[in-house]
Amino acid sequence: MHDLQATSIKYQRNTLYVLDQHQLPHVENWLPCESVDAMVAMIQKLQIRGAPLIGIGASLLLGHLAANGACTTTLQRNAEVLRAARPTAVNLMNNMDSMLAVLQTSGPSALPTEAERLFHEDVALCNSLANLGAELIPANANILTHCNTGSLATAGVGTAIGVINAAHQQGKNIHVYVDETRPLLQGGRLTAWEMKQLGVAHTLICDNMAAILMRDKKVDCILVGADRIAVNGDFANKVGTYSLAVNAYHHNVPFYVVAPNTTVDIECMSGEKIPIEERDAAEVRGVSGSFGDVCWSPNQTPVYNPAFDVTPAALISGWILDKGVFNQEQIKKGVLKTL
Ligand SMILES: CSC[C@@H](O)[C@@H](O)C(=O)COP(=O)(O)O
Repeated sequence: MHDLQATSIKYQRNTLYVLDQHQLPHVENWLPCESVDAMVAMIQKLQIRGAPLIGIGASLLLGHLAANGACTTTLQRNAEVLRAARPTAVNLMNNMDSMLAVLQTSGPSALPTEAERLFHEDVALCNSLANLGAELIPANANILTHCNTGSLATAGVGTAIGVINAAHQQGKNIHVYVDETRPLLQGGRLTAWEMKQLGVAHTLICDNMAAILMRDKKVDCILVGADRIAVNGDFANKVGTYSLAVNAYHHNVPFYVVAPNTTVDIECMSGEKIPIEERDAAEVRGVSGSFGDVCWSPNQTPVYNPAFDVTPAALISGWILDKGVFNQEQIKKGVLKTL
């Protein structure tokens, strides 16, 4: 397979490496990934994360295993195991289905090329949606975002952060409110790090501060990513997104979801059909990362920890995809089925 380099995944001299996002931003540690078990563990621990990137990571690993002699039966089994590593982000399933289809028609030798194609496709899709989305961002805008949707979550410039970066590059003098994104702090750790790298003016807030910023007219629009978009426009994203959408609707703040077409699930008719991952109680009882493990709750405190929530289409101002920006009318007419 050819060498590849993105912000948080790379392929060099026949080895796949993942930038350990669990340790960011204080430690930048590249982990080699040689096996399906290792990739599944990294996906589940969120060392590699973000809907597009987990699909790309799983595809590159399959391509690598095929390039190193794995047979069709093993690769089929591997793809099924990787496909089930996390349940909500449909990019993982879509990418594994592409790899399996190529395996079926052309055999193992075609998988490295397909994995590379998916990597380059994600870069191109991010560029396209970033440019389309930036047209919607007014000069001097205050943008609020949730979770992390940048180059750490994709092979390219990102989705919501891709739009933010494009608007910044166009000299629009934007400022970003970064939701810290409890419980795993993808905003406080990863988006804050990316904003700094990109040179975008930003302010970190706790998630529960977003409503007062909207009330005080300090937010011009909200941009978030997605892990799965249903055909009717409902979408799943990092838990807390729904709460932002309700607040945005109440305060009349434009609320956009930004994603590549690989995040659309054409088999899924509406949001209630999207499977939502529930995660370990320890993530809510405390926090862990490069700074160590902290538990501030009593040890056995009962916890509810859904990793994602579903935002209904009715609360969304626009769907920014690589093929265009769509409104409520177009979504109701079923445009997502035709992408
Ligand atoms: C371009 S990334 C879009 C989504 O995957 C992102 O917003 C998100 O919810 C990521 O969740 P995570 O649990 O960190 O993988």
